[in-house]
Amino acid sequence: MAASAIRFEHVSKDYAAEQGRGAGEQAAVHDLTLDVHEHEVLVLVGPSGCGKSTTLRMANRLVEPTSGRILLQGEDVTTSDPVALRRRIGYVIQNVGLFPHRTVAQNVATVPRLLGWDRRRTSARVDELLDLVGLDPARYARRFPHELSGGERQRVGVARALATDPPVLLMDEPFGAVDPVGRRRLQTEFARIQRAVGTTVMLVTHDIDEAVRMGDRVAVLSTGAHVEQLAPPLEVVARPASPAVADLVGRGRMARLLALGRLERDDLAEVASDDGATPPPTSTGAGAPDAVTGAASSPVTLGAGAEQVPLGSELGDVLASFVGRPDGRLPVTEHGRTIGWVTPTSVLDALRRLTDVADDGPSTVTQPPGRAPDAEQDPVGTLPT
Ligand SMILES: Nc1ncnc2c1ncn2[C@@H]1O[C@H](COP(=O)(O)OP(=O)(O)OP(=O)(O)O)[C@@H](O)[C@H]1O
Repeated sequence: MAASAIRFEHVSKDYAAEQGRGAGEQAAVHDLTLDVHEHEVLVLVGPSGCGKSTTLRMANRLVEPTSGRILLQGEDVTTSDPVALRRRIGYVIQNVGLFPHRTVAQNVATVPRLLGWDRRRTSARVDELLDLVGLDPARYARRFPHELSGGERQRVGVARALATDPPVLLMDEPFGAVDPVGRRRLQTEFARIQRAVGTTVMLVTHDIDEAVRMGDRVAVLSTGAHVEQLAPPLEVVARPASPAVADLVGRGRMARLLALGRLERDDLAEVASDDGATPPPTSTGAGAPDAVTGAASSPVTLGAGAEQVPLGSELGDVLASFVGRPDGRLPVTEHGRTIGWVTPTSVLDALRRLTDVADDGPSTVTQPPGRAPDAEQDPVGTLPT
């Protein structure tokens, strides 16, 4: 069983009761038990007010639980010094909360400075982190936050949160303030960084697409931070565990399945013989000599007009390969060898496989491969205790 980086044990947060408004009001978080595994990206997703941010903020004691225990790498956070705790946990929020009168380099260096790192070590770390988040130190280190785009500010926020290599990173709607295109790029970038660094990430979003794109696992929450489903993204989209999850996944579910689902061996329309038979000619003449040069054309992989499809491809890409040749079939390759053929119907069969809930056993949905301050609230522990 995977080790826990953060563990919530029967955690509740009842603002109303604490404020003496008491009876009848639903607690923001009610009896939540949840594990965030080491090195995973766990995404909390759910409707507004369901308790996502409260849950996240209890992990670094920006909010104190009413009851229950929260363990950070086995240690009870409620007995830890909050300032020391926040220096061990990175925190990234929407609009980042960079210090406006400090340069990018000074912002990133906030926690190393507090920890008394010497100038040379700090400066080397700042350059390393700016490189990591795709900002050239020579161009960006001396700029002030108002001289950056929203996406660039968000990258600096991520760099600052990672400065001392914290074991855990909390992210609350981290890309919420960025336009959709920039947001998509940041998500991809961040996934790359998280894979490289291996930090455990707990990320809050209300955007199901962001959740399924970013998460190794997704926790769908409803009122009171009730866990409706906790599963890998494909499982959540393919097999919603409750009407609330189905509602959230709802519209656009097929598109998400096409993006998350992968072509598997079972989906092949025909399997090649053991000796790795050569593929039959396809409608576009794969591998045929070029009429002008006489050279064999190199096979195109994926996309409209593709001539072969690697096993494990996104179903959406496989489908796109058939655009313009609905009756065609394409060779499927594994390690460069043809192992069989697919047709458009194979993609439909794959979608049925993914959404088939008939079997009683645990789901066998295969996941895609490989896939990670607010100055006012002092999340990096800047203020004296
Ligand atoms: N400081 C507070 N005092 C009293 N009630 C609060 C406080 N903070 C949050 N709440 C209430 O707790 C509930 C959960 O809020 P929370 O911010 O955790 O939800 P959320 O799922 O993150 O919402 P959103 O997606 O809108 O940010 C809400 O009903 C909210 O009104």
